[in-house]
Amino acid sequence: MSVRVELPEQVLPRWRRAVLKVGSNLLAADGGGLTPRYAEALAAFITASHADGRQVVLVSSGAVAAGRALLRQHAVDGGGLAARQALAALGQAPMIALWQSLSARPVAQVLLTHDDLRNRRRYLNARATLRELLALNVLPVVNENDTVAVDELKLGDNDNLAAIVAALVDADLLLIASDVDALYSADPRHDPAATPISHVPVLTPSILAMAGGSGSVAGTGGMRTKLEAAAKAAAAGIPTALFDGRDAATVQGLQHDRLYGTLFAAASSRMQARKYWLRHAPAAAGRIRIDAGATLALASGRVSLLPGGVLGAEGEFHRGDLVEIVDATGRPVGRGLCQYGAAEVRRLAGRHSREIESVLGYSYGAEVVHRDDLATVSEMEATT
Ligand SMILES: Nc1ncnc2c1ncn2[C@@H]1O[C@H](COP(=O)(O)OP(=O)(O)O)[C@@H](O)[C@H]1O
Ligand SMILES: N[C@@H](CCC(=O)OP(=O)(O)O)C(=O)O
Repeated sequence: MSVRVELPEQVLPRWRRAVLKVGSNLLAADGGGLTPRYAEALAAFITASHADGRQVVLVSSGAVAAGRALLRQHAVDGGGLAARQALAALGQAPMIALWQSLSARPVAQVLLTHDDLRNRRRYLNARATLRELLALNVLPVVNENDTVAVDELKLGDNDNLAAIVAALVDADLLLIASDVDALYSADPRHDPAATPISHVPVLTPSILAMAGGSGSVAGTGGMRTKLEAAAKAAAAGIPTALFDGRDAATVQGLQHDRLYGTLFAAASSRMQARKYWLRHAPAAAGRIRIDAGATLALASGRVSLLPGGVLGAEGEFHRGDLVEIVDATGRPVGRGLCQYGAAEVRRLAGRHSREIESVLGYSYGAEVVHRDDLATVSEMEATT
């Protein structure tokens, strides 16, 4: 891009877990095959963050671009969905190999479709897998599963996928590395007078109207999908930082929490966003009755509901459903997303977490309701 204006230095919000989205243009520069040219500095940032005790989930594009470059000598109809899917299948492995060549830690490939993220059970399974990968100190590299996604199941762009993954893994920052250094007042390719915007406190309709489409063959969504992603993240309580992934000094600055780019503020804290959702989400599908000890423990707002404190379950709810939690007398204690279905909860009532596997023959984890998915009555009263 010819326009380059000095951006003010900003401080990144405090973060411990981030999702970093890297677009095709950074990995397949100039419309060619994959190149480590810009990926190297981004991988170094991930490594340094990890050394600082932080976790990064990478959402990487580049499969289609890599596939297209591999078949350059053959005629490929790159426009149709099936051709795009074939190119993605071809390029997925080289894209992962590129990141593996730049990372001392093992790299894990995670392919997701829109359907996986809409389906309650698969959403929870994807979340459990990503949490486990992070606990294993592996670098998860997420991409859309283009091969199986038909049009209506496609997210279509990795900007939105990255925002959903950020909420999925409970990240506290979304980082979007692109080939443009900021959001501009208009598409800088078409409007030389466009000016950069370094801070967006609220994504208003006039800000959304600034976005144009992608500037290249490799890129998909342009600024529009980046703003959609920032809006999704903001609603989940996660701020977004957009920056130029080609600029070594900018990428290096991130290691020291310095941002040269655009910072989109979160609409509320992650905790508030989650509690707000739990309070206002559609009525629970059932109730879990808990004993006095668990009622007292849950009131602290810091613990999960374990099977040992469960007295019983009413209604027919499934794994992932929102349930009411009530005390022995039926008084509301809170609401939360249940890791087990009603029949499973009834079988686990009063048992120790370590018995889950022997009782059910499998386990979705030690918690019946994880503390991240739980809002107590007093927390819900504190949200508007
Ligand atoms: N208002 C805007 N501000 C900045 N860039 C914009 C704007 N509108 C459109 N763009 C274009 O969006 C492009 C980045 O999106 P895209 O090509 O999809 O890249 P990526 O591969 O990083 O997702 C920029 O190169 C720029 O040409
Ligand atoms: N899943 C596709 C990427 C789609 C996409 O959003 O691309 P981009 O706009 O470059 O982030 C691929 O790996 O090629």
